[in-house]
Amino acid sequence: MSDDLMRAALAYHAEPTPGKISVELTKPAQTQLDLSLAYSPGVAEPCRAIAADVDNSYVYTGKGNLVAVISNGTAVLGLGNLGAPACKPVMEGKALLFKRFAGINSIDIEVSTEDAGEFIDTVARIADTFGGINLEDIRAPECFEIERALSERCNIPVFHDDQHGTAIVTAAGMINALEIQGKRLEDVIITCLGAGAAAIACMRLLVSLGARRENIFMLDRRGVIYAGREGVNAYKQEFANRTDKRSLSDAIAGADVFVGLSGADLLSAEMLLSMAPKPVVFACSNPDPEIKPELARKTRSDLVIATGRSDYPNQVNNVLGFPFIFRGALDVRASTINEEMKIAAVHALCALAKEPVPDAVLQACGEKELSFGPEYIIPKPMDDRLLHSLAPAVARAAVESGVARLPLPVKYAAA
Ligand SMILES: NC(=O)C1=CN([C@@H]2O[C@H](COP(=O)(O)OP(=O)(O)OC[C@H]3O[C@@H](n4cnc5c(N)ncnc54)[C@H](OP(=O)(O)O)[C@@H]3O)[C@@H](O)[C@H]2O)C=CC1
Ligand SMILES: CC(=O)C(=O)O
Ligand SMILES: [Mg+2]
Repeated sequence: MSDDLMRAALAYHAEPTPGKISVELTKPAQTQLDLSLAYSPGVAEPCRAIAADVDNSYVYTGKGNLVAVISNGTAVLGLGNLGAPACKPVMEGKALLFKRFAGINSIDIEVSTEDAGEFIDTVARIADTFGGINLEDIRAPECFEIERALSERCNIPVFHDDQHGTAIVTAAGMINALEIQGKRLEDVIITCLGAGAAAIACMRLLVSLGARRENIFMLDRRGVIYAGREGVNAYKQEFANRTDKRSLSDAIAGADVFVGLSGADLLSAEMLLSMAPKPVVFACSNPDPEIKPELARKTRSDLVIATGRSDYPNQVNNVLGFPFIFRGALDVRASTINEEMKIAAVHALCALAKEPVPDAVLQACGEKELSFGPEYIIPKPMDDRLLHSLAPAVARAAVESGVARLPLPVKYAAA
């Protein structure tokens, strides 16, 4: 990041009002009558109605359009364990994105504990306040147990964005990038650097879409995760491969695909050169990718490259998923976000990337032209068609898979 951008980022967060979100009123509160409705005595009536039937929370409070973004700050972007207070800007950022892109009210909650049990108890006790819970930047392997336990204890959708949001967007980008490179998911050799929340979920989803587990080589800080390696947790074990490869240099040689969900500058030009012809490189670590796109492009011209950042082409980032997925889920009051809903989001994203790009999107991105190809494999976050294609697809999948508690809204019937 340049010094100018760093200064601008601090000023953006500090001025004119510290932070990025605020609360607004949805009802008049000017007169004595307004207050007697909003507060005492009028407020007693909705309280009694909810005590009689808890579903009335959706009628008389903002619960149904309110998502909590909750973290303990143990895996803040690719910056590591910065702790709860330091992750607040990212969590406020996710809340901003919920509102900006999907009209969902969102509040960030930072929980100061690294203990999974304490975290689960804390979140479970406040869950009834919200229509959904978006878990964010919680490190593996604890994140898996946290999400499982909370999904069981809460009857609202609990979604770990770094797992599923990332996996959905990565899968959509990958399907399109491979099509452009003339390759099939079923055939490609994939090197995945990182074996945490995002990496495990991305590889699981790619496998469920057709990638072959034996073609995936996953690495953590200690190198390739191979069958028989000591000290490998159960989640990494799912991707333990029978192989003699041990280092990233070993694993990347001849690979068709690199997926980086690890840390900055870990993929060298030499490694990139050793990949198969027409490679796909997703260097998705934030804020700094596994290889800088400038270096990657200088090194070889036959690649499709994506990063997680807004300032390069092909932003493979969960911002393209979670706002719209929650919109669809909330609109049919889904009890969970299941595999059918995730796959529907993948296909909607793939399809939208092939549609002509409206002028408003070009203007927002400062581009003259964008069309499906190596520099445009996935829609831009500024594209308001994301809302109109992903949310209905997800809502419909929820209804069809039996997890919706409301029928498909009329506004989605034709979408
Ligand atoms: N573009 C996007 O939308 C998203 C990008 N990400 C990025 O993915 C990365 C991981 O996030 P997340 O999965 O949530 O975090 P986790 O803490 O759950 O996982 C981090 C993983 O990266 C591995 N890793 C870290 N440094 C290295 C290294 N030097 N060499 C090899 N492996 C390394 C860790 O290895 P070990 O297991 O040995 O500790 C671990 O497996 C971050 O950079 C984050 O910004 C995450 C979500 C969304
Ligand atoms: C984008 C995101 O969620 C991350 O890098 O953690
Ligand atoms: Mg994250």
